[in-house]
Amino acid sequence: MGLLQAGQWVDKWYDTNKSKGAFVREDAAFRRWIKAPTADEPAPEFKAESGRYHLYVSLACPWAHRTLIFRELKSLQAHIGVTVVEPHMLGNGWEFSGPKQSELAQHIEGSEIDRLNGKDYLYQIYQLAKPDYSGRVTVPVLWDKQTHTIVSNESAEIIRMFNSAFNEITDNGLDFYPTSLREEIDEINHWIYHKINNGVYRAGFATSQTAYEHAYDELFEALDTLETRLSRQRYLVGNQITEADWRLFTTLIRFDAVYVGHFKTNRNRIGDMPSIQAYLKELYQHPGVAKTVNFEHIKQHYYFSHGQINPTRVVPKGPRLDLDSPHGRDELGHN
Ligand SMILES: N[C@@H](CCC(=O)N[C@@H](CS)C(=O)NCC(=O)O)C(=O)O
Repeated sequence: MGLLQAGQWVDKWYDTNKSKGAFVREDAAFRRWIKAPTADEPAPEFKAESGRYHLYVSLACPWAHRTLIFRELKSLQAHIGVTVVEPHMLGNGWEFSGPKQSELAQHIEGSEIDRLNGKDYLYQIYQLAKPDYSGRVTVPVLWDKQTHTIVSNESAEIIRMFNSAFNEITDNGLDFYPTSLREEIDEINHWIYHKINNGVYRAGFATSQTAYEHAYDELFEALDTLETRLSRQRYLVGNQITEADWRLFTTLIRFDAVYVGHFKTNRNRIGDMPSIQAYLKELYQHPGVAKTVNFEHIKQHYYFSHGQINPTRVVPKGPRLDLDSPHGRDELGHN
């Protein structure tokens, strides 16, 4: 684990000293947008085109997972390529498969070599895009093959691009961020991001008891609120699946397998919260979604990579999860 400082790789863990043991996530650095050409802007810098863009992802990472789900839901598989990094993130950060893997790192099935740029480590992709880049080297990365740069490394914005920019190309007009619901979606996203998506990390990466307990309390208070809400309504916003549901899903699906143990978010499992569990199963069973979930990558990444939290790097065999049985949410209605 490390970061780039003025283009040089430095192997360093998160610094929580300045924040009294609390984990503070850095903002993503590449924030450009792919757009469909319009009458007003017929030639956008990053124009939506088939085959031009490529995703670098980890199957372990909840943020990268969002982009893979949107690639499926929006029929982008034939238009946007994907390279999957190895789940073990060690001294060189995220790395591709191949002979240059770091000491200790094992090849886990489903990871790939970098056929597109021929690199060994993800930080080298950042160096290609910006030779003097300073900051963390994170997944997902949306790469432009035409201008050889990173368009975006912010999952929240990549899924918005996928939601609408390629509609003409794919003929898939499904809208997970409809204009009429935007305000409500933004509001719930903001709350879920802080308390739940990033909340599990704030608990898991805390280096003081106070910071951990604060994150833990906020997380379970939020989950209790959601349990009540989802006992009455099928989805987070309105009566249809929106972006907000998919953003929550990628945290919930990792919860019982990893966060309960590794991040110590162990008041209870999601499996003990009947409405959230049924909601999670429904989203998991949504066409195209289950194949984006890889528990081997998820468990290998967290338990093996974070030596500060799990120094033995022993990866648990369990748990057994029940995600395929009927979800029973149909009586809550559909749009
Ligand atoms: N804001 C980013 C966050 C991405 C992120 O933090 N990804 C993690 C993996 S789950 C990562 O690559 N961490 C490496 C690091 O922080 O050095 C997004 O949502 O795209």
